[in-house]
Parts: sequence; C-alpha cells; structure tokens
Amino acid sequence: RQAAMKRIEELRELLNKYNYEYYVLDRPSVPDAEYDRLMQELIALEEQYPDLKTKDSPSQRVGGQALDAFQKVEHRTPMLSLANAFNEGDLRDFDRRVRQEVGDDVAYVCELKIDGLAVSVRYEDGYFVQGATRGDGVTGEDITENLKTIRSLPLRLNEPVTLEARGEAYMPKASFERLNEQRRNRGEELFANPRNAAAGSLRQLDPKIAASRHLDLFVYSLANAEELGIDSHSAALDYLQQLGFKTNPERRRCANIDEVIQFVNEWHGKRSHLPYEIDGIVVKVDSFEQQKQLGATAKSPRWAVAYKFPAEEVVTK
Ligand SMILES: Cc1ccc2cc(C(N)=O)cc(O)c2n1
Repeated sequence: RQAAMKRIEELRELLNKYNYEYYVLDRPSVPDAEYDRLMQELIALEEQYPDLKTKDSPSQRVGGQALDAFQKVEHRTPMLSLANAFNEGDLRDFDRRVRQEVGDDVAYVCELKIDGLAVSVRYEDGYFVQGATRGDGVTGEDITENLKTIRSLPLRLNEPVTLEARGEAYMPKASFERLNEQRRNRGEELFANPRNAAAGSLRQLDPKIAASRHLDLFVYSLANAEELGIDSHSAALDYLQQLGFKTNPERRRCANIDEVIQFVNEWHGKRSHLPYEIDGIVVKVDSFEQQKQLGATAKSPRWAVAYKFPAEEVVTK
C-alpha cells in the first residue's frame, strides 16, 4: 500500500507536469502515448485504492455523471463589463479623462480581447475548488465540473494560495471548425462562431460533452490582488503565470496612449493569424492605486476600456 501511495503521487506529479507542458506551454516533452500509458496506470491504482484519490488528480478532470441543473454562485467581487471604444478618438478621450484624474504619469497595459465567455475560478490553499460563469456580474452559474475539463486550467497551483481569478474560456478556431464539421456530417445545426460554441459547451450539464469540445482558457485578472500584495495589472498577470495559469502572451505595457494606438493598429490586421478569435483590445491603467482613484461606475471600470474591432466580414463556408 505504501508503494502504491508513492507511485500514485509520482504519477500525479508527472501527469500534471506533462499536462502543463502540453496545454499551457504548448511544448509537450513526451509523446501522447506515454501520457496515456501513465494515465491508465494512475486510474488503475486509484481504482484499487480509492481513498488515495486526491481532488487535484489528473484522472478527475472529466467528472462523473451529468448534473440536473447548475447551482447559483455569488461572486465575492462583481465581474465588471468593459466600456467600449470604437476609434482612435474614443481612446484619446479615455486617456484624457484618466490623466485628468490621476495626472500624466500613467502607464497602460494592452491585452488581446479574447472572444469567449468570462468565467471566475476560485482556489483554496492552491487547489481549484469552484468555477462560475459571469452571469449578470453578481450571480453566475456553478460550472466547476465543466471548467475542470479545460486542460490548461491547473487543478493545483504552484503555491498554496487562496485566490479568485477571472479569465476568458474560449474555443480555438481549429476545435470550432472540427466541431461544425462533425455537426454538418450529422445534419445538426451549426454554431455561428467560436464564442457561441464555447457558450453552448460550458452550458452542457454533462461534463463529458464539455470535455469533448476541447475548450481553452486565458486567465487575465486576480480578484483579490491587493490582499496578495500585488500593485499593478502587469504584476498580477506575471504572478498568475508564475502560479501555473495560462495567460495570453500578446500583452504590452504602454507608456502613453500613442503606444496603445500603435498596438491596436498592429493587431487590427494580424488577428486572422491567431489560433483563437479576438474581438478587440483591452486597455487598462496598470497601477492598482490609480485604478482605485478612478473607481468604477455601476457597470464598468473607469480605468479600462475595450477597443472593439469592426466585426469581420462574414465568410460563409
Ligand atoms: C476587467 C475586465 C473585464 C473583462 C475583460 C475581458 C477580457 C477578455 N475578453 O480578454 C480581458 C480582460 O482583461 C478583462 N478585464
């Protein structure tokens, strides 16, 4: 039994590491066959010794039976939506309002605005404990079992911290094409775009169906950053990455609004080359102290804006 416990721990660490390399770093170090072989060994040992199964075991990603309904979840801090900017003038207006409030010494962080579903994930002592949809920003739906099927979501963080992170669950373009191909062959109704497909997948009561949709997740903010002594959005993103979350690498810290506009123009033409859809660029004041000075309206922060790209001409296939 001692040997089994040791081997189970070894397998769990190995499989979580291989999973991280494959799904977060996109740099697998072992062939799939090796991963599958080790997973089968872990599942067999956990069946033999069920009490040695832990909640961060990689065998627990695709949950058990389907749920009857989703429970409601109250977000500890509201999930804000972003005010939109549609052109350079809107961005300059945003910058002027910010500088009127906090002065000219302000830096921004630009991120790609992933076209998916906003979700919130909670960890206690480093273990994933609950995940929820944004809902109306205050109350969402508990989709913990479905989020567990997203391989880039760590079941355990690199540090035993208690936190709540926010991110965008999305369906990569390749998964979307494959899914619609399947539905076409079965004469089923097609999804209009990856965002709708991701929404439909996360709303599945059966986690096995959610798992089959190959969703992914970029994490983009820390709800309790202050408690953890983090003072800026860029530091929060670095910390999330350090903890083992998948964060979007295409982010840039900008010293002024001109650099923001440059970043926006750069990505305007490049987004079709991305393996996922984006519908704009998120621009945030970097310093949390300045964010606090700017505050938020009932709906959205005054320290952030979403620059929206015009909807891509629809190419019907
Ligand atoms: C505060 C906030 C709200 C929605 C967001 C949405 C995205 C996104 N869709 O990528 C990124 C962010 O940093 C966001 N930040």
